Amino acid sequence: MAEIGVKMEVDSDGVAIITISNPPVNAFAIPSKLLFNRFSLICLFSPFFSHSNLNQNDRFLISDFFSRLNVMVFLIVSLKEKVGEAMSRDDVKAIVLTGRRGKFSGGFDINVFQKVQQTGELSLLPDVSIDLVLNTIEDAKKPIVAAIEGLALGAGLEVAMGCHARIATPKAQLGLPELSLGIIPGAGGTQRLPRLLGLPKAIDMMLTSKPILSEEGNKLGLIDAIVPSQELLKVSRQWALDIAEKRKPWVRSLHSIDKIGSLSEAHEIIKLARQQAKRTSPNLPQHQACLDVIEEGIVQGGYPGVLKEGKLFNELVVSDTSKGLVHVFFAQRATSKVPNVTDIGLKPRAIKKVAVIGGGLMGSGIATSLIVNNIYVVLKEVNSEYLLKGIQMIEANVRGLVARKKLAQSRADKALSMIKGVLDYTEFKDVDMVIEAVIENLQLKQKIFGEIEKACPPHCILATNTSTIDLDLIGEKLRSQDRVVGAHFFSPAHVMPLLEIVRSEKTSAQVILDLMTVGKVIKKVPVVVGNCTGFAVNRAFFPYKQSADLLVLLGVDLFRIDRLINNFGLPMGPFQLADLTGYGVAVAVGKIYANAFRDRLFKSPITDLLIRNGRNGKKNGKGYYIYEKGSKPKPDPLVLPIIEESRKLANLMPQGKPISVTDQEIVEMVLFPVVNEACRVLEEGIVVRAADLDIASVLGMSFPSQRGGIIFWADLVGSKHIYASLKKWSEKYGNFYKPSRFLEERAMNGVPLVRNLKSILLIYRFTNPS
Ligand SMILES: C[C@H](O)CC(=O)SCCNC(=O)CCNC(=O)[C@H](O)C(C)(C)COP(=O)(O)OP(=O)(O)OC[C@H]1O[C@@H](n2cnc3c(N)ncnc32)[C@H](O)[C@@H]1OP(=O)(O)O
Repeated sequence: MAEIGVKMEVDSDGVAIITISNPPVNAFAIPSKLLFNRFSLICLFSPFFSHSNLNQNDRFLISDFFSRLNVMVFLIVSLKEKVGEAMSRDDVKAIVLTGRRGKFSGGFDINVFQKVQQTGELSLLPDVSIDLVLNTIEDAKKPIVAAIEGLALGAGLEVAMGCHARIATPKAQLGLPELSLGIIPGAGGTQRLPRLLGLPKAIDMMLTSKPILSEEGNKLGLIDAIVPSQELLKVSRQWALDIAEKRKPWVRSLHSIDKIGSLSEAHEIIKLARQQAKRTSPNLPQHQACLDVIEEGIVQGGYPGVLKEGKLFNELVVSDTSKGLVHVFFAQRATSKVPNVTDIGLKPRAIKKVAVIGGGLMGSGIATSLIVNNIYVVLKEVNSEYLLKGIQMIEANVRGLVARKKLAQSRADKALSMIKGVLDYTEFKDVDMVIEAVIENLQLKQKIFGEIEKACPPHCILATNTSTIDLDLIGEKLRSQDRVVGAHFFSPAHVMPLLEIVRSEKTSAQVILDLMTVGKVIKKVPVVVGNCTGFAVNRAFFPYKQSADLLVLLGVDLFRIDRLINNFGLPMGPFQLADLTGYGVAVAVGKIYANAFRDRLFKSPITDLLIRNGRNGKKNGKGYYIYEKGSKPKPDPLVLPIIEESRKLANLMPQGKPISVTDQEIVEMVLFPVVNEACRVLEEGIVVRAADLDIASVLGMSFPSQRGGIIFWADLVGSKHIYASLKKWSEKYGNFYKPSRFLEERAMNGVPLVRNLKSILLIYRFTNPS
């Protein structure tokens, strides 16, 4: 069978097996209408432009688009045609619908949403809900059974729920993750899932976007039977015949009501879910929309529910929230494609044993990540007291994972047996990688690297967890600089998902690939970045606290700043974050930034004054906030006199009076300097693509994913506005705000920050031939 398409085979028992194939996840794609949109035309004609005008990324995008074009032409139309053919053939009594290569379907093709968002053309969205799931499948005159292997997600599960029964293999994933893309299920899922599972579980699955396994689905009524993979088709075809011959019920789930309960119960469940969603997802419109649609279906009936679902789906798919989340979906996956590393035929080597140097907060977090993912760890400290503390921290981390149900007790026990504490380098003789995680001191790191180069085998990767120091300096005195790499974890390292892999010009591709592989094994998202002070994330965010300090010194209330940044979507504002990280760290890295970025540094007296007043943030319970066990941090009024003293020292308030700024200006004055520095990161090629910085900002700084990451958000705001604002502030408040050359150039040319100028010119030339 062709790799992409829908195939039908009819056997002598009268069952037609219809198989969807669209690797890698059998996503449902759309019909040929897409051929005629403007974007496609540009791509169609682009080969006529000289290829030398295109960079590697442009060429990849165009060839990728052409390869996807086939898929778009075939899949949904083809599926409808095959079901239609089966209905009209006299030799077909019943149908089994399945997916190829061990997967039912990963849902609707998310690329299509991106096209809709880029072009604004809602007409690109096919009518999967009524035309395919309702009319073609659920209302079919012959029974259709879904044979589910591997996964049925999004439209995959929705199509399966339109079928008259569902048979699955063990451990198949079943879910409606649409809310994580800023939309709601759009092919009847909001109506059929509550009718098959009951309201509480269905709401929980949709609002959390978390899949369940087929075993649970079977217990709850979503799945009719679980069978081994090799029996899936046999059992499914018999089930389909049994329905056709009335030995088993013919269930049209949109019409079922027995699991819904009374109207008043349903209202109560939905009311509670609304309140919870308001608390947990205040900035996400899709949560309330999903509950509205579910309620409509319960009050008015399944069909009106499906209609409302379609209407709200179309509104949400073009919302900024969905644009941001869809961007994050693809950007996250793109990070695993690194030119000249992942595309040159290298194979990752096995990393079985890792040495971690330093058992402090970072080292113990890194060690925890490794052992809970089956990698042996040797933890080295300078004396037994520190070593014991490190091991105890690791034990506490593991206990915490068990308490939060992230790790089974049996796996926790095994993990703890995989760590060995040491005080010298003897055990380093057979390690595959070392991760140094000592304090940010160049001389110390250089000394350690000199020692480990001698103690470790020649294949061993020499990684540092520095967050700021130039890699070339750390490895300066080594013979094998190709093995030196940055493995920058974010605190707490066993929780935060980002791993910045820092490469110097000398780091070998093999070493980068190996570390990327380790990153995936320990369930991090590895993002490969270039070498500079602060690398990608800390570098881009180095002005973040400075701009907040500057605003405070201009007279703005610090707690107002934190509140607004929190409302914007970050989990906490810059001052609460400073409390959490500790002021000592801020002072140490502040010096490093001061050396590297002298021209654009804002030196605030606030942190030094706080330290002089015996404050060190959450660590000693005295920061901008009061920390009491069991309650949320509360603003500490005692910090205000220190702020007043800082204001006097800085003497920045015009005529000694606080400046007057709107809420929006405050958010912009804190975040535009970050965008400005991020532009320099792009210009210097520290990241392979702008989207990598987006993912790094989302996973490393908890920048709100619904805003798509720092660059994606900046492009939504517009480079012109950001440039004009920074320019205005730089004239008033100094060089800290001075727009970077990259930002200025983009703003002047009206070009988004994300785009490569050459590809923009290409599209511009085609769409404006004159
Ligand atoms: C109308 C409907 O209600 C709307 C919808 O159906 S919206 C879609 C709902 N479905 C989803 O959200 C599922 C999204 N996919 C996933 O969660 C995961 O990809 C998965 C669990 C299916 C597989 O995970 P995993 O094996 O780790 O592979 P992963 O790297 O994520 O994906 C493999 C490739 O498939 C692509 N892919 C996965 N699901 C896709 C989808 N629904 N559409 C388009 N591409 C998809 C990924 O982009 C990736 O492409 P790449 O190799 O070019 O980077």
